[in-house]
Amino acid sequence: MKLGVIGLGTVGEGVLKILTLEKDRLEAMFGEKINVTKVCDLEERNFPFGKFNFTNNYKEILADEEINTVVELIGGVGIAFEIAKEILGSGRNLVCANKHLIATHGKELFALAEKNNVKFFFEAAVAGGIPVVTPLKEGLFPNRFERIRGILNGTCNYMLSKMEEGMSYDEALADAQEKGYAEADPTFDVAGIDTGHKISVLAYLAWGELKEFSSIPITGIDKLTKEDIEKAKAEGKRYKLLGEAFKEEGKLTVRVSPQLIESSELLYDVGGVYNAVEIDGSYTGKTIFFGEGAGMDATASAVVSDIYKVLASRSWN
Ligand SMILES: NC(=O)C1=CN([C@@H]2O[C@H](COP(=O)(O)OP(=O)(O)OC[C@H]3O[C@@H](n4cnc5c(N)ncnc54)[C@H](OP(=O)(O)O)[C@@H]3O)[C@@H](O)[C@H]2O)C=CC1
Ligand SMILES: N[C@@H](CC=O)C(=O)O
Repeated sequence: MKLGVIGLGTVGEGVLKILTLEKDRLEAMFGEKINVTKVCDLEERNFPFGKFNFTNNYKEILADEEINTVVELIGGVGIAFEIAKEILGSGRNLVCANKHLIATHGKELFALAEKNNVKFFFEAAVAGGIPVVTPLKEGLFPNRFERIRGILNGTCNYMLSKMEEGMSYDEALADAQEKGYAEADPTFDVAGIDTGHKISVLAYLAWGELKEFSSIPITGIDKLTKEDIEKAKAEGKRYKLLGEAFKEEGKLTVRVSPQLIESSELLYDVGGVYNAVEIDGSYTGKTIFFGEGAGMDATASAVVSDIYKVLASRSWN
């Protein structure tokens, strides 16, 4: 496999790190080499674990016909959308962690991937390191889904935990940014938009319907005050930012809001950067996924798992 990686920030660096450090073990497992042919960012970056063939122009990766699989880790829906269309349209596989892109342009991109018989995988787009996209599509598919609910944003959950410990909102956000959890524009995190993207992607996977994003009611944690959090604590409760999706009488509802969680609930103990996703299936009952929802290593693990899924499916021209 000849791979191009575009975007060498938090997640991109993590992906190159895992591919380098685990190279021998992964190649032995899959019987094939992953050749990181070219990497791209706006500025060249040096990594302690290895050297890579660098370009600061993503078009060089798109134009390189040797590259059969591209990992897009820029984020957003500008250049990332152009890359996605070009890669899938030219019969190459795409791996990304870009929930914004899927929640906005998913339908077009899935159709393009199908038309060109290539793979488009995005395990890391929802809940960072937790495998939940693949289990929802593969392990749980016999179910009719009733409800999905989850803590889906590591930044907000981390901030809420730190604020409960006494940190200010601004300090908690700066801390989350420093740890690489937040989006390039952290408004996406604190205003609940990122959670909206993720629950929308999960709802699409469960019910096949991608909601018009602007129709989703979203409230973030940015309106919660120190007093709200202290009052909840005094009452033995915690605020958690939840994404919810359910279908009632044929109508899909997707929404995001901070909710007060009682100490008897499992989500009460999901603290820091951890996420949790509850999926109610008609045959399984409630299945719960829990793990690190953001950060370099956990997220890169999910991206690398997708690269190997492409490799295992041998889907490239
Ligand atoms: N961080 C996390 O924990 C998680 C992130 N994700 C998703 O992963 C993706 C990447 O996130 P993350 O690594 O955190 O983001 P970063 O902002 O850390 O990295 C993005 C990188 O892309 C670079 N970039 C911007 N424009 C271009 C361009 N035109 N060509 C090449 N490189 C460019 C940026 O450079 P510059 O900084 O100079 O603009 C930056 O180095 C996003 O879709 C995000 O939502 C998903 C799960 C978890
Ligand atoms: N900013 C996001 C990153 C992972 O998706 C988050 O904090 O959850």
